[in-house]
Amino acid sequence: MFDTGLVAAFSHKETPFYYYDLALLQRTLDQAKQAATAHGFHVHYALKANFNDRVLDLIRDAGFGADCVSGNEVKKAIETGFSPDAIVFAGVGKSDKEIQYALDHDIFAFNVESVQELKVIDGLAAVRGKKANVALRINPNVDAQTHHYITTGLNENKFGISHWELGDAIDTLRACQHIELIGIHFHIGSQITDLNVFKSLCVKVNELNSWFDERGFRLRVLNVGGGLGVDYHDPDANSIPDFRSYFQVFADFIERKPGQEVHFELGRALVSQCGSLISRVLYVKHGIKKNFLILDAGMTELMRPALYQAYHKIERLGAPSASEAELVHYDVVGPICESSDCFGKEVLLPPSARGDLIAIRTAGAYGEVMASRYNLRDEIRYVYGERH
Ligand SMILES: Cc1ncc(COP(=O)(O)O)c(C=O)c1O
Ligand SMILES: N[C@@H](CCCC[NH3+])C(=O)O
Repeated sequence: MFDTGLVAAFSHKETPFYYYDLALLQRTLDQAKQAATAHGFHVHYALKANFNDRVLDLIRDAGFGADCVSGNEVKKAIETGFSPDAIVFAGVGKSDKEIQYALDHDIFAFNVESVQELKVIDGLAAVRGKKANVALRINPNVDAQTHHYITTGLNENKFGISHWELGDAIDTLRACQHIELIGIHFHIGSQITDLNVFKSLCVKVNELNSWFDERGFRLRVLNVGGGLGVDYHDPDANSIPDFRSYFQVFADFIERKPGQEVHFELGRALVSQCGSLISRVLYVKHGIKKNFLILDAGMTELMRPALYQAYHKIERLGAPSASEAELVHYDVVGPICESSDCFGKEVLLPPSARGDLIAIRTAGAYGEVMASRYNLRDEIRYVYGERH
């Protein structure tokens, strides 16, 4: 990914910064779009993964809709030029102000996460003389087999409506004049790498689709959320996820009734591999039985390792190729006053020195968007590799 020209260009830049390879992003979007369109599927991009302006411009131009989790994300999607009728709004705690904003801009649908929220949307729509489209986010109790913190579809999770509340939900839907049920929505977790998990989800979707049908609700939309994982260990070999196999699972296992649409909300799979965090070695420290590479980037720029003990591949850029015997183990850490500010322990790298450039790969999703100013850090910068 980083040819010598690019590394030479980086060497003049102030670090740390996010580097986005827009050509790779474009190829990823093209493949995803093609694979989804082959089955007539609709994809809403989950803005929470990355709402960098240039990234969003490409995603909008590629014809994706937007999946938002806050009023500000809805606003960002609208300001970026996503069509309101391709914007969905999920979130377990939507405030009245956020709902009002979305109603005023006639978004496609609210993915509603509780019976109480249905009533609030109905009331706010009534004041405006509008009818809001809603999809019920249902917690299907399917184990995503991913990190505990990014599992969202188990009974113990706060997300969605549980099956024992569905009777109450349909009574509420029947009583409310200003909401219209258009579909059901699911999102069971993120960084899912075993496609069998999605087969289990399809079984639940089919059961619930029939359940609603039997009660006189003909659903237009089956929204299965996002969650497709990426390869953090080998980002060059697998720079584009296998979208064809992913969508094929849903094509094979979802039992669509006539006229029904299948919607997706991909985030990570679309933007992870195009982004890297580029940093410099500030200091090399030799501790007891340990070497530390202290970088000028930390958990404030990329929080995933500190938060989830997530693995990200770490590379030294521009290093002459070293034999295995020459490689050195380093704990690669940041400058923040937290011991969890560590990008990787015992990472094997060529011998490194102050000023060397380090790339932390697969950082395009949930990287820049989760950056913080803790320790009053500078705002994060970025550099774009242009489309070819
Ligand atoms: C409701 C919803 N949809 C979509 C996504 C995007 O997930 P991912 O980035 O794993 O595709 C998320 C985040 O996990 C989410 O909460
Ligand atoms: N922020 C998480 C994903 C959360 C997805 C949002 N529901 C990550 O970095 O993996």
